[in-house]
Amino acid sequence: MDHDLSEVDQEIYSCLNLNSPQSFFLFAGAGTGKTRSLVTVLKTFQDEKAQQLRYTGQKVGIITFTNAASDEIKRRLGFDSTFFVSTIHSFSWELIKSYQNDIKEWVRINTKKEIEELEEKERRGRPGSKASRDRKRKISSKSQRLSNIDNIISFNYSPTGINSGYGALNHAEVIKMTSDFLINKPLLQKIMIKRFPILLIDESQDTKESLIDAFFEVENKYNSEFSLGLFGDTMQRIYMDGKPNLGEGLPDRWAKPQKKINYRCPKRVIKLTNKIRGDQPQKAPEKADEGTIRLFIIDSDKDINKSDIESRVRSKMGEESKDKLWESSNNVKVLTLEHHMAASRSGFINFFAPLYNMSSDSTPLLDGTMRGIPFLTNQLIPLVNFLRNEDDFSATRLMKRFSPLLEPDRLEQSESAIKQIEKAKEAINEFYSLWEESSDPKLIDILLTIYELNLLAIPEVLKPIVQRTSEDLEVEEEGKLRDSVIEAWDSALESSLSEAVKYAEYISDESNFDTHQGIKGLEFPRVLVILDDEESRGFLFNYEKLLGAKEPSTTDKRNEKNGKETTIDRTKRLFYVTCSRAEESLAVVAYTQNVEKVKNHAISQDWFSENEIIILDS
Ligand SMILES: Nc1ncnc2c1ncn2[C@@H]1O[C@H](COP(=O)(O)OP(=O)(O)OP(=O)(O)O)[C@@H](O)[C@H]1O
Repeated sequence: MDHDLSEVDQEIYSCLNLNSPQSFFLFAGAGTGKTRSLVTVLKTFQDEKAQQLRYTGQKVGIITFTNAASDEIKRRLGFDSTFFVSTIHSFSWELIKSYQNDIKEWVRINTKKEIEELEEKERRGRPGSKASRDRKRKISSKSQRLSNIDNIISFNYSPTGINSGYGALNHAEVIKMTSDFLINKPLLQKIMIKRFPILLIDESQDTKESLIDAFFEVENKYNSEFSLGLFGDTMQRIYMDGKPNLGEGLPDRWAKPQKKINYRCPKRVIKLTNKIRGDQPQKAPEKADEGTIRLFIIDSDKDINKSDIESRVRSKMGEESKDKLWESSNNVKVLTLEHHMAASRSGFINFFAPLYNMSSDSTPLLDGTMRGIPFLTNQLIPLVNFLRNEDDFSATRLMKRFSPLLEPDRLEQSESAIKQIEKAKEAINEFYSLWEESSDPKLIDILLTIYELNLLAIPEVLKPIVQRTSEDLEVEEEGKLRDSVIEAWDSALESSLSEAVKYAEYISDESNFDTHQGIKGLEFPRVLVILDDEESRGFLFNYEKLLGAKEPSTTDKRNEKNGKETTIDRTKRLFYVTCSRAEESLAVVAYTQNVEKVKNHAISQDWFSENEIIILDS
């Protein structure tokens, strides 16, 4: 099959020669078709060379940044098992999982080291402080893991975080272990290149530095048998653990194909993104549209209603771009800096914030695998929806699948199955009467009712809450026995069901909100980027500094002087990623304490012209 390879694709394809492989580095700006090249070249490989790999039981390894990106590539390659497409965590685990003894020793040494470091901090820290108490708890749980290590039969890892117990490895451990093993175990290096003679990494600017270094080391040693292909863009590095300046000092034997045309964005957006990045200017295809960009500036010191402002922005954008679709929120992708901001704008912050703050690893909450969440998203929310829509058939099917009242054993034991079914119906009616009292009941009231009626099985993590007696409540009021997970759920369950529904939409990508970091590789016709330092809690990014409203700090100045990365550099890259998602038109909304400075800066940087800037009053 002829896949009509472009010159660049041809250059990449010739690197994937199994008899004489060559490594390559394809780093180019947003929208230049890097991912498209990856898929096109792999499809050609599938037609022409995959058979050769199948004979030897080898595979092409393809590492993507997200599960969604993996799924998309798998789909486009027709789920062909010659291609092992996965995220870096799953790929790493695949490499090391059979080395159980080595894993055990690594965990033993690493846990000892972590305990020693914590103890050292404890010696230097202030006794009795919150940090010290947290440290002590960590030392105790790590010591427990250490003392149990010889009883662990097998270590396991789940990319969705649903494994638990002493043998469960977390994401960071798997990555760290893989880079250590790859550097120190020549046998693993050999096994990797035999299993995966070709390894391609998309978005490699954000792949953990230690792993990239390990892959480079393997490539250096085995370059006549192994092809390492890196796709990415240094300007789109948005996580702190990616390798800065990736690609500098690569050996001459690496191919370095170039891409300069941005096929995604309209001309005006390309002009803006070229100005933001300052290097490697991109061109638009001749027939590209002009497109519309606008900068809306809002004084954040005034008493403002942000959702009102943002709906005014959409309606103004509709006029300016002559595109009515801006007026309906479903047709606009709103990009906020943090999930926290998205939650507050989409109206599910009361449910989200306590669970988000509970742990430093937010992945399970964001992919819906956190304990307790699947119960809400797979059972409670669909059941209420079915009842609302009077869809008895689906409600009954869900009850049959999940309700203890309709368990087969119970139906057999009960004198009459019909009676038991009647009982379930009554329970459902009673449950649904909650909505007569309030149009949007609190989650805790819903759960208590479910528990009382035995309508659905309450998940373990929520049981301590619904099983509380009045005595337990008294103990808790005295402030004793707090547990961070229960405390977080206690607070989240005080919110209403509609908040949980909005959260469920957000994590299943049905919401029109996303974060600046979460949209790597994606594209949308109408993009609304929100720059708002007030609501962003991190110190890594600062839009006020990028937009000239705030002076760089002494640290920023020192870093700049020493050639180190500054907050402004990081924020600029994030700004570049967000703006370059727009396929038709782009609205940037800046909340600032200094409207005039932001306006002047945007003009002096040649990002926006005066007539593209709109100052919105409160
Ligand atoms: N040669 C081409 N002809 C027409 N359209 C193209 C071509 N290359 C890419 N595109 C389109 O341009 C858009 C951007 O492509 P792609 O996502 O592959 O770019 P990318 O370089 O991976 O972008 P980013 O770095 O922003 O993630 C997609 O809609 C893609 O279909």
